[in-house]
Amino acid sequence: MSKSSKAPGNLWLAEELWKLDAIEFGDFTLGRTAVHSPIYINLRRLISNPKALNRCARIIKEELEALMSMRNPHVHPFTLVAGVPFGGLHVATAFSLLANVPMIYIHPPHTDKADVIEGIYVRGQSCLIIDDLITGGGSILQTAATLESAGLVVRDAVTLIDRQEGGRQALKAAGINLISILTLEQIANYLMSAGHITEDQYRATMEYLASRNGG
Ligand SMILES: O=P(O)(O)OC[C@H]1O[C@H](OP(=O)(O)OP(=O)(O)O)[C@H](O)[C@@H]1O
Ligand SMILES: O=C(O)c1cc(=O)[nH]c(=O)[nH]1
Repeated sequence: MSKSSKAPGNLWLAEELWKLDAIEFGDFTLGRTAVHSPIYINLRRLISNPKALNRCARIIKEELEALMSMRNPHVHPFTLVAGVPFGGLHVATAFSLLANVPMIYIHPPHTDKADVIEGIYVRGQSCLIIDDLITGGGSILQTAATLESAGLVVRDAVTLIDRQEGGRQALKAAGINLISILTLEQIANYLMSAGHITEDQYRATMEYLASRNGG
């Protein structure tokens, strides 16, 4: 697919990440969950294209508005967003600016200010968590636990990508609904159909996903 061609709907994000060299193939052991993953996605590279980051914020806003306008709304009202450092901070900041919703964040674990919450909030406020990507869900669950112990209410979380490695189920078990813009499977299917990756890379990704049993 040429650099100027258009990918439909949210698959635009897959094409943009490809153009940003944010999708790598190899043998990656990542964070807390993914072991020997053939694919790695570095969403932090979105900061190099402000228009793309802004479009991500727009997609999230539209997705939330659509879910909220349903007869049985699939998203709870919120008056605060929390970005998960570091990858989720940029996405949450972009969304906060676009939607005019105040933001907070928690200093990451193992730092001088671990668990300190930056920004203004009051107990009882509802807070939407935003991260760039979910694998096993540990980062969002830890964020939710800290926010809840500060008196905030967390019902929903948004990620741009769900790697389908059990994160959605882990959040559900904790009473948190996950909204994701793209899954790893959708990305792999798009990259294959666009001719960006080889059949071997595609097959390795699909076999990895099947072995993770998370979907
Ligand atoms: O669902 P999980 O298993 O928790 O994995 C997903 C988390 O991993 C990545 O962050 P990372 O820990 O690499 O930190 P960073 O954003 O600061 O690079 C990503 O940004 C998520 O926060
Ligand atoms: O599991 C992770 O930590 C992880 C996976 C991935 O594809 N990209 C990333 O930034 N983190």
